[in-house]
Amino acid sequence: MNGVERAIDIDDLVYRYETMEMRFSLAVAAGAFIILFGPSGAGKSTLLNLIAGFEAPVSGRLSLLGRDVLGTAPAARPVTTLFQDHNLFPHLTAAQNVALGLHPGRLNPAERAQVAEALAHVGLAGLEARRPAQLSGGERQRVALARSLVRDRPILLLDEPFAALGPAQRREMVGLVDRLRQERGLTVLMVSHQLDALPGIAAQAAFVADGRIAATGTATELLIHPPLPEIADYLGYAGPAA
Ligand SMILES: Nc1ncnc2c1ncn2[C@@H]1O[C@H](COP(=O)(O)OP(=O)(O)OP(=O)(O)O)[C@@H](O)[C@H]1O
Repeated sequence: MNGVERAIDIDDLVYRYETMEMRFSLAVAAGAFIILFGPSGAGKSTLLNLIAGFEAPVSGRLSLLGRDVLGTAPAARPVTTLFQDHNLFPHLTAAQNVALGLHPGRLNPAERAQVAEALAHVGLAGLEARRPAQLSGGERQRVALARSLVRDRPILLLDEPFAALGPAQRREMVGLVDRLRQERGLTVLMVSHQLDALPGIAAQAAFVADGRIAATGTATELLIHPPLPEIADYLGYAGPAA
């Protein structure tokens, strides 16, 4: 993989909080869908926050699409983040919530078309005028996803966005994200505890433990034949891994 083909290149990125130290190295190819999994408190959200620029490392390198972004403000990074808590405004319609992904002002006709297209893309055509309370949990997450899409950033970070949904809806949403990845050429990094929701799409996975990327591989390799006892423990498999 050369520098241009890498969407995310993290080299010995050190983050400290009080006495705790995390140290990450990870390379993600452009267009990949990579799942981050691992025990609670291992540092998965911290890693996403470092990439997005919401947390600052003390040392190391972070390049996004071949460009060093460590001095770059979050809004100027080629990244958008979708959290479990979707933060929709309850008094605004689905379309108005999505529009906020563009800017808080009045939209011009081209921007209005962009909002409508994003809502249609996530399967919400016809529900543009609904407020969050008039939508299901899954539909609300679709609105939040549409808001991320209008930001039109090539790297999509997902922090357990579908954790509150049931297994079928979760699978549907992961499938939707994967379709959008293919259509728009996105690179997707998703933190998830619900590995049952992963269809065959998650080509890559990374196991995060104790502030480190402890293992990387295909999801199948890591989940079916865990290379570390810690992964087997996390998955709740009987007996230690070979
Ligand atoms: N800025 C901060 N403020 C408070 N705690 C922090 C901060 N940065 C990191 N931590 C601590 O770092 C540890 C890792 O947190 P993080 O949320 O990254 O883990 P996680 O793997 O995402 O966990 P979970 O699966 O439970 O969401 C936690 O113990 C957290 O309290």
